[in-house]
Amino acid sequence: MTNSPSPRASASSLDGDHLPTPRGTAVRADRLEVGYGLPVSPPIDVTLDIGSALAVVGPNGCGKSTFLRTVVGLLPPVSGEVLVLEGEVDDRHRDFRADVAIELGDDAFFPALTVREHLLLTCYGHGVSDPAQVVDDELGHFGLTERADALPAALSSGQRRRLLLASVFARPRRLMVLDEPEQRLDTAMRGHLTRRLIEERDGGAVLMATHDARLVEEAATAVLVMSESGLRLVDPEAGARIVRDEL
Ligand SMILES: Nc1ncnc2c1ncn2[C@@H]1O[C@H](COP(=O)(O)OP(=O)(O)OP(=O)(O)O)[C@@H](O)[C@H]1O
Repeated sequence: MTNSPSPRASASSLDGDHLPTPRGTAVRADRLEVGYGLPVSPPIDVTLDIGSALAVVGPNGCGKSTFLRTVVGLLPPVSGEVLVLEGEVDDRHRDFRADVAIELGDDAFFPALTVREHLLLTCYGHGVSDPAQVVDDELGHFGLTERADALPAALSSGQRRRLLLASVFARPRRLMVLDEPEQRLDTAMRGHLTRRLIEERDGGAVLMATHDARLVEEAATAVLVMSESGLRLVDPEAGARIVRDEL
C-alpha cells in the first residue's frame, strides 16, 4: 500500500468544486494487482466515491472483468488492497451482499420461474417493502411487461439481458458493479440504461466495464483506461474518444 492518495474517480475531482460533496467511498484500490496467480494488468490505484460512476475501458483481455471480479470478491487480489464501501470485500457477509448489486454477464436463471417470479424472488431476498410495485416498475422500465409470464428459455437474448439488469435495479444497493451492461441491448434500451445509471449516482455509485462510448460519455463521471503499458484516469469525454478511436 502506498501513502499517497489514489486517483479519485469522483465527479468533483474531474469537474471542479461545484458538484455535491461525495458521501463516502464506494471502492478504493491501492496498488491492487488482479489476476489468476499472476497479475493480468499493472497495479490499480483508484478511488470511486458515492455519487460517481467509474467506467473501465480497454482492449479485450486487458483485465477489466478481472478487476470487477476482484472488487466483488469472486477473485482474491494478487497483491495490494481493495476496500468496498470502506470495508473488507467479503461476499459471504450479508451486509456486503445487501449493499453491492452485481451483474457480470453470467446468464443464470431458474428454468421454471417466469420473468416476474425472478424479479419477485430478488425483491423478497433483499427485503424490498413493496415487491409487486417494484417489479411492475422494473418490468416497465426494461420493456418486459408483455413477457412477464414467460420462462427464461422463451426470451430473446436481449430480453434475458434486460431481466438480469432489471434484477439489479429492483433491489436496494449502494454500489452497482456491471460488466459490459450494454451487451445485447438495442439502441433504445442502451439509452434508457444510460439514464438509469445517471440517476443511480444520486446516492449510489457505479463501477462498470464497457466498450460503449456513449455510455462512457453520458453515464460515467470518470474513466479508467487499462492497457498493458499502464493505467490512466481521464474524464468521460476523453474516455469516450479513446473508446471510439483507439480501442
Ligand atoms: N479464469 C481465468 N484463468 C486464467 N486466465 C484468465 C481467466 N479469465 C480470464 N483470463 C485472462 O485474463 C486476462 C484478462 O481477462 P479479462 O476477462 O479480465 O479481460 P477484459 O478486459 O474483461 O476483456 P474483454 O474486453 O474481452 O471482456 C486475459 O488474458 C484472459 O485470457
